[in-house]
Amino acid sequence: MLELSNISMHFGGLHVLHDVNINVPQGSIFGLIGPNGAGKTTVFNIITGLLTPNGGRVSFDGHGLLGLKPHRITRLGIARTFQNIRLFKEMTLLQNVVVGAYRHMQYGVPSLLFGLPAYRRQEARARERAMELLGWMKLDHKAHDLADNLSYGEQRRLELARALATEPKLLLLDEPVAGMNTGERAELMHEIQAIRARGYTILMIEHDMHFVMGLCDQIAVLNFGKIIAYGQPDAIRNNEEVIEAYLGRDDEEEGATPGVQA
Ligand SMILES: Nc1ncnc2c1ncn2[C@@H]1O[C@H](COP(=O)(O)OP(=O)(O)OP(=O)(O)O)[C@@H](O)[C@H]1O
Repeated sequence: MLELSNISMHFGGLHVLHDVNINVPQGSIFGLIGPNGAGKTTVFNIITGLLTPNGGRVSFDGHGLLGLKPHRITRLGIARTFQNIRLFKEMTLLQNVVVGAYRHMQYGVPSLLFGLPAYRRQEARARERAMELLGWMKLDHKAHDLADNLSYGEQRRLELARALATEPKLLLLDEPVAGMNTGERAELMHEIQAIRARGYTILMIEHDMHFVMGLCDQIAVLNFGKIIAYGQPDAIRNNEEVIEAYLGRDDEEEGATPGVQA
């Protein structure tokens, strides 16, 4: 469904991605992991059109993405959440999600200004869909609360509902459990499995190994801009190069733990 081929990227003299190849199959949950500064966010920024790589190709559902503006890429069916939560805190949960649905509403300025039936019908549909998505995220009972009043875990779930409102096929999640407590993490794992079961494809960046290993079908490990391992969680967990990248080169030290903890 999403294919990155030979992506390379540099910022001035800093070469941050070298020949990166990733293939995310439809219906899968794919994890992109690696130490801080490895280049993971840069990969997301390339997929979503915020950055243009210096070499390589990105294709999604048969469309080449390079050179397309971010809103065109959203329209093709790719949605994203961010490492730092970006919600409209002074708006209700429902309003936050309806904002995500606007790209599907096709009405002209006159209908907007004069409140014509076509506009009212589309808005009613968007609100209905938003309520459904809040239900998926177990937030429908708070639809009319302000986003500012939510707990951290709930804010992350609201972001997901808002991303889903753009009706994507592929969801990019940037550190979805960052800052969550154990209970919130377990709950989110469950929600993400439910989202996949509804037919969505998911690509996530995440540092929490328990979460990644428990959820992903396949994982790619980036280190200094290169893919050093690629495969199923078990193979990644026991990969020497991955263990070294995460634990440093002092694995002969007393007390060093073999394997990536999950
Ligand atoms: N716009 C930019 N200009 C210059 N350097 C950049 C830019 N964006 C990222 N970098 C550099 O590229 C490298 C990769 O950054 P990136 O944010 O992709 O890493 P990451 O794997 O997402 O890290 P983290 O886990 O800390 O978010 C880093 O060295 C970073 O400083």
